[in-house]
Amino acid sequence: MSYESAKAAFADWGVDTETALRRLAEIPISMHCWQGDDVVGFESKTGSSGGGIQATGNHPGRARTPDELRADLEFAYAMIPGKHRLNLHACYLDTDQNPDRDEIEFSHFAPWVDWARDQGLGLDFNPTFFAHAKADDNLTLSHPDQAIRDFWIEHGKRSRDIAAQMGAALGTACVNNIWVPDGYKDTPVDRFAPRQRLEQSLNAIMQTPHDKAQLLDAVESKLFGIGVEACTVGSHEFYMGYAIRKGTLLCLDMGHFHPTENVADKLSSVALSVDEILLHVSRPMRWDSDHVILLDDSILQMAQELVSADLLDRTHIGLDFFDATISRTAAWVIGTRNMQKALLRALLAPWDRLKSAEDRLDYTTRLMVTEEIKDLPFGAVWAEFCNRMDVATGPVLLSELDRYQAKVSGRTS
Ligand SMILES: C[C@H](O)[C@H](O)[C@@H](O)C(=O)CO
Ligand SMILES: [Mn+2]
Repeated sequence: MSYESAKAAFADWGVDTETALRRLAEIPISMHCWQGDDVVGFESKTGSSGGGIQATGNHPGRARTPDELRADLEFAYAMIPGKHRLNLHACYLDTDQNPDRDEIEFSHFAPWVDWARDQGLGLDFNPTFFAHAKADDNLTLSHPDQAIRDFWIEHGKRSRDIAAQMGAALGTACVNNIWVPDGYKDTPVDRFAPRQRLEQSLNAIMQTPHDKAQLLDAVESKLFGIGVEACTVGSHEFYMGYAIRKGTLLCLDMGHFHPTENVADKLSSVALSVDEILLHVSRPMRWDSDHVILLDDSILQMAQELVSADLLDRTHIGLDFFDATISRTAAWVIGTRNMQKALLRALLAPWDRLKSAEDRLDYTTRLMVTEEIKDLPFGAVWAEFCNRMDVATGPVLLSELDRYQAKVSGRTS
């Protein structure tokens, strides 16, 4: 179907496709660096990954250096319509030096900032509280040993400072997201003390005020990970309370709740208590497995909530999946485009009509409309978006992805 016919079909429902396309073009997605190399990073380290975040698979082509990762990212961004962001972890530093986590500085990330400026990308950042000998107990900011806590507090402070400098250098606020793997494999007898210690460590890290135009602090909860099945110190309740009291962003990772929970349903509640939200859009398969996101109900509902509750301007959309059984560049492209497709579908819904039916308690009309509009030609509008942004679709996209994968598959670890 032509775009003009699709436009007319949506207009019949009172929906303007041009408005939707303009809005979609303004939504940046923060693409996570760690899909490109299976969360390995570029430092020499001795610790285990911790908290259940290991990637599985050995598909050829893993980026082994910052240059390879940047080349892969450039290819992926070229296959994704619009201008986006890169979410960098502290263990992805680019330097000949070998600083420990409590020694990192902005200069160790300067090549990333120069590259981001050249590419027109914003940067987001994350301190790395895992994959280090001092995290091998699965305790970092809540460790009972003050010396271990101090080490990680210093890492947190430095990461925050680096993030603020990234935001200042690029003229777009850098979201600095804190996730720690802290927890217990078996049932602890004291859950209160570690949570008090985590709170105190976070307070120490966030002591210095920063301009929100440069730095936005976020905290990320989790239900459990492999090795911390009995108790995660930074639980949802812990961080929800912390974010409300301290005025930070709350990060909702779709893999960090019980599989039967609807994370989209949380947005409107959380939005009543915190100013801004960070999303880690992911696909948990029975647990926090971080599968590449599909255009499935969970993602569609997330996008619907963002649009229907008018939360796009105060939600930072980040991705968090890593699959090493498929082409890593294709994983980025497929997942990011699926997030955009979900947003486009949400932007193309007749919200006024749906909300007015609901307010009249006319649930029959609400159901009829939600089901009828599923037949509308979304594909033609998406194709038009990609066309205007000069980005491939369909078989051409497939051959581009294959061509790039063939180019990198000779990399040996
Ligand atoms: C690598 C990320 O920081 C990590 O995936 C974190 O965001 C998380 O979700 C841990 O389960
Ligand atoms: Mn996450």
